Amino acid sequence: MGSKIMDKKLKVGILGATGMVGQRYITLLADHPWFEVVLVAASSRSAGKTYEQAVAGRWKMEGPIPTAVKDLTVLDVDQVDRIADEVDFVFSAVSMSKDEIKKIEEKYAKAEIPVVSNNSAHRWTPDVPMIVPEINPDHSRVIKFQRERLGTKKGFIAVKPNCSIQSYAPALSAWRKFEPTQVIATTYQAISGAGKTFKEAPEILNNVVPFIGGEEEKSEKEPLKIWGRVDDQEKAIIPAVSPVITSQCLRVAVLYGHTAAAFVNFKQNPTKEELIQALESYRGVPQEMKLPSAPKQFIQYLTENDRPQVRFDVNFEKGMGISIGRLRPDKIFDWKFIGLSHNTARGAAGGAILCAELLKAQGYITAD
Ligand SMILES: N[C@@H](CC=O)C(=O)O
Repeated sequence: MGSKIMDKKLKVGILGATGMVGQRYITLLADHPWFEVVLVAASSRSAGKTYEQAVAGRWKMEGPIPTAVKDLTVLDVDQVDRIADEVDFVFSAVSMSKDEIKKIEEKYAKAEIPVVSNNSAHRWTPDVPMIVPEINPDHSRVIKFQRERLGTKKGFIAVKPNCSIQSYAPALSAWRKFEPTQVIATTYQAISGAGKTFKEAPEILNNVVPFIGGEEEKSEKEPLKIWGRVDDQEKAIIPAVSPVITSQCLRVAVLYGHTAAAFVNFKQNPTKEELIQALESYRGVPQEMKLPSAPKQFIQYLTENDRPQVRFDVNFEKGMGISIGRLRPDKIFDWKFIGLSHNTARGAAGGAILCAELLKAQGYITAD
């Protein structure tokens, strides 16, 4: 990918720009070499204000609001045609009911605007790819069937998976050749996953909440779609059937970082050295193509007994890398391990940006 074709940046809009994931998009895209945020949209409550006014008192990112975005006037996400005239594609982080999200994302796609979504609404639409660029970059092939169904030339919807799976699914992907058959994954999820800071969720201090609505189902099912295959007859992605995953998801007093404690059985029981080697050597298209947001090292293995820890490891590779540790044999399962990922970087906006970079490099997102 020569730098020449990247000279003209693609114009991007952020739908749901005022929420926590929207703010993360704005921050991560501030100096992006390929994409320029030219438009922000949110609910009718924020429409008409400048972005700075719309997030006043609720800007949750570490640094200030990027200058280029501050004075943009927030549009109503319902202004599909107007927005479609001004952008090449959109990131969607809208907060509405699932039915409303499905409809609005489809409206954008039908207005010939590619939509890269953080929402779960379309994750189980059979011809919508759910992409982790290192794991299943080829699933973008299903877009041609989706475009046929929608009657579009350029518009489509692609999604990224839920943040909860990012702490264990990458490791299981690296181990697919050893045929994992059964997995238990318990996740300890940061409050930013619920769009909150400690100030907004004081009830989490000195507490663990043993329920996150819909999370366990997503944690058990979504990896199977990612490990599935595009079927040309069905014009859809057919999910894999194994391993069977069972999960419990807990909310803990952490701001950023989802930790997973996982147990795995394999058909072919590998050695510890083979497992670690598979993790450390796991690379994908983003690394080969040097996509702008790709971590150099997708998965790191930490040997210290007390790692990975949120405090030390959550920002590994700017939050785009996965940290694994404490891999050891188990009495009931073959192996157990701990995984950690950054839930708003790799798990949300960062993962979606990497997905858009992949789709751009593959020719699915273009300027015209
Ligand atoms: N649904 C997730 C979002 C990811 O950060 C959660 O609630 O943690």
